Amino acid sequence: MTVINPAGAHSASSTALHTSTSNRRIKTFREIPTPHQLHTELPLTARRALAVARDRDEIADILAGRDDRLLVVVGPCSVHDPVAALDYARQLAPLAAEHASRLKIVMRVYFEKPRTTVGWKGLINDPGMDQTFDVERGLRAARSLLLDIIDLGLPVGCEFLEPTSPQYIADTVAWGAIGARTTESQVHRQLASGLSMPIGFKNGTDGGVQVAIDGATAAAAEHVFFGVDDFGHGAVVETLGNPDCHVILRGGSRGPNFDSESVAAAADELAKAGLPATVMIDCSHANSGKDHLRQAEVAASVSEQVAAGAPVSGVMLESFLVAGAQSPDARPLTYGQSVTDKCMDFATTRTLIDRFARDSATRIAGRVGMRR
Ligand SMILES: O=C[C@H](O)[C@H](O)COP(=O)(O)O
Ligand SMILES: C=C(OP(=O)(O)O)C(=O)O
Repeated sequence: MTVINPAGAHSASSTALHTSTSNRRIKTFREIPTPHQLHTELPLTARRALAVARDRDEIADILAGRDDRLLVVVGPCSVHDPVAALDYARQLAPLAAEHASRLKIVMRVYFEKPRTTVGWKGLINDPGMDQTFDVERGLRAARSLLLDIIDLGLPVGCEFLEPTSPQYIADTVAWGAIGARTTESQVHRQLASGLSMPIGFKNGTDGGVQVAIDGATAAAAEHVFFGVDDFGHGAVVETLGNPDCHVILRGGSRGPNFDSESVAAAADELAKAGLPATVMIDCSHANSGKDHLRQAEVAASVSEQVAAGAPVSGVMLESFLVAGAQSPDARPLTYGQSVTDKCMDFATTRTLIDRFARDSATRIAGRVGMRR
């Protein structure tokens, strides 16, 4: 691995003499492969690209109301063990196929974790969860896993947190999120304006929904900003704008916002902003107080709203093989259990997905009846 010290000279170690006024607080720059190199090593292939393109179109149709199915983004809070994540995907894939006429199931495959203060920032940043920060290994592990999951027939959904990391993986992603801590960030809105898939903006951590509506509005516009191209060169990026952005209600410090009044209020505001008047509801995070048992109750209540015809185009569930969460420092780690927020186990998830499928079928039948 090449380490470049902040004074600009290549060195085998990170001990650098600070001889200038710049980079005084940078320990090292470590070179990593370019996006193009990683794409060449782990290609998407034409067959997978067709699947990603089809999935993105279907998701965009659901969000715009052209497809009556319910979008379900479900999976672990974070991926720390690609083997367990693939194991999870193998269990989810048959459910996705079984319910395909009523639900569009996307696996949540989150590699980048925004932290309230500090903490493990995800598989790409520190794949060993041991503060060795082998980002090159993390990027490779992330891309390999995404390709393996696509090969099971499942679309993947990621949060985009770093402005340059999407260049490495975004070609594989069918749906993306901008998180509550970054939804107001111009950098992330610009990023979303150039991403090729539908993007959900979470409401802010204080529960404010307008920042997410503003995020979706800003991302729909064209932007010009600083970035990095596929060959790792600094570049000015000019985007077309992303018309497939939407809002995710995740609750906030003032309480949950999955109830029908909050949903109706958000839909009204979206309509005023000229956006499709539907929301995705994140049943976890501040909607459940990060309690996986409460999350199942929230999901059941949201499913009832779906049956009643509420303007809910999608739901998000945090789910893994084993219920609850463990510390990322735990050794040995429990296989298939979250190292970030608490998740529901797979049996509970299956029950809820079956329920969402029933309630989505009820809503579809109602809409078909109304169109007659
Ligand atoms: O989804 C995960 C967490 O809610 C988010 O990354 C913030 O986590 P933290 O408050 O534990 O840092
Ligand atoms: C960090 C997440 O959510 P939020 O941005 O809503 O806190 C997440 O979905 O993993």
